Amino acid sequence: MSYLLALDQGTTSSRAIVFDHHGQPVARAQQELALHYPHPGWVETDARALWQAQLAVARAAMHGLAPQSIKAIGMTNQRETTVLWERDGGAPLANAIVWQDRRTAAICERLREAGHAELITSRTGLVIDPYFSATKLAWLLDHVPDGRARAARGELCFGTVDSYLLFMLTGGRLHVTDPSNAARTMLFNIHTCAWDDELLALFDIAPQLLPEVVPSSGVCGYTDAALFGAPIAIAGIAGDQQAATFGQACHHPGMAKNTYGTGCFMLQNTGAEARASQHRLLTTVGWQAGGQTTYLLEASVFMGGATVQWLRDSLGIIGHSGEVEALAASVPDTGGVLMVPAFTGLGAPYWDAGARATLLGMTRATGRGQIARAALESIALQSADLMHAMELDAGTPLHELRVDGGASANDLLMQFQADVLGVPVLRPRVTETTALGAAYLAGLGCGVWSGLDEIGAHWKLDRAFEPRRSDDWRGATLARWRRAVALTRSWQEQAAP
Ligand SMILES: Nc1ncnc2c1ncn2[C@@H]1O[C@H](COP(=O)(O)OP(=O)(O)O)[C@@H](O)[C@H]1O
Ligand SMILES: O=P(O)(O)OC[C@H](O)CO
Repeated sequence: MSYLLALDQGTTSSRAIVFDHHGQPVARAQQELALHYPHPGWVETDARALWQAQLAVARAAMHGLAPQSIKAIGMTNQRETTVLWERDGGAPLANAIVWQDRRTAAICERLREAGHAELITSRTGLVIDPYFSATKLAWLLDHVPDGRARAARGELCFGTVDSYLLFMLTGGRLHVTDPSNAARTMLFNIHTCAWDDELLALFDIAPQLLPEVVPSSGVCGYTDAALFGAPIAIAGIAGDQQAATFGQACHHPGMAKNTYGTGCFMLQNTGAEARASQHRLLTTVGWQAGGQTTYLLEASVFMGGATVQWLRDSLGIIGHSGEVEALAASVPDTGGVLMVPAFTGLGAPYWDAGARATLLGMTRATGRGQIARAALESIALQSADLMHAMELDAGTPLHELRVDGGASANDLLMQFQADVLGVPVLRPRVTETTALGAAYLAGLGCGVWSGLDEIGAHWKLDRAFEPRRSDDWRGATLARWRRAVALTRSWQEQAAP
């Protein structure tokens, strides 16, 4: 029997899952990761710790399996998070700047004022926002000693998390990324699938810093023999949201999924067309496989399951994330409380780095239960905004939504999601679809599966959540939500003395 090993480097944990050739998980290991918040709006992580955790979980998941039985590795990762490291030896020069980090909001504002929005969006499919890597990399190069000069001399490497982990996995022999990750840097032309010289010049990025872009599926290298006892082929790479779309078998135009991880990420397949959004969504590369590039429309928000972490870590009203469902179910409704979780600004379709979170409508009767319930509802309400923007762009309604990610385990949240969307929400049996997508890309890349039809047949339903509320209820609920969102807009600028 031969297996595929998926390495899934999420924002809050490193995971490794071994899949068999039916796409079933047979072994897994996971380690939580620490995030650092050195200043308001900053979010950092230690790239070296990511590597150590990823290596540890890979070894743990492979325990008892010979390295020769692992046909290939598929890598998937939190995207945009920016790592700068020494080409010689791989030591990171600073903490990685996490995708949620807002420190480059002023740089983004200057780019907008200078009239670069059209150039950036038409080449990259992105909107100007601190979310993406380019301004984070520019910030790092300006803050590490001699950054730009050392970059020009070829002494440094830039990459998203996939690049850094692949560099370390191959003992520094491979400095690569794939188009789905490159598409999130704001330096990559999604139409030509190449780094864009004009954008590199705009951000003053030396091309020597950049990884080589290789297909998402296909053998691109081998792990250092010392790590697992024998070299293992690396045959799949994709950003986690694109990998989840692939793992959810959304292989055909029109199919969509929503992942409830740290953030929420809704992606719809648009086939070979890089469709420009009219509603401030992102156009992104899904994957490059078999010589074909598949594009996706993406709607993302920064606070999904992270809202639940805030209840746990900052308010302390739950001990672990799974407890939120019972707490929210301990009250019949929110009692009029509404949360807008703009803790790190608002993502799609608002793109407002200055928005800040709020809890509205509290009374003396408000307690932990109502706040927990409002937090869960806010995750679904944000996703409703995403779906509506996506439907407007597509010109056709979505008839169902496939879901996955840590918070999709929450039945109360999934039922509210179906109620507020008015379409069935479908949860598959394997909700580790991110890792599964990476395994599929790797397996396709080394001949384990014949093609998309074979993979698509693996998808099995766990539970369908049917909408139970009326159109009137939905309309009123969404109108109230949008009124609350409007109150949070640009709060940071307004609040500044
Ligand atoms: N039962 C639950 N209800 C709501 N949120 C949950 C539940 N279980 C986990 N979460 C949230 O899901 C997130 C973890 O999901 P995961 O897919 O592992 O995220 P990531 O890949 O971003 O690290 C955390 O933010 C956690 O708070
Ligand atoms: O860590 P996740 O799974 O929430 O994903 C993070 C995204 O890739 C950020 O764009």
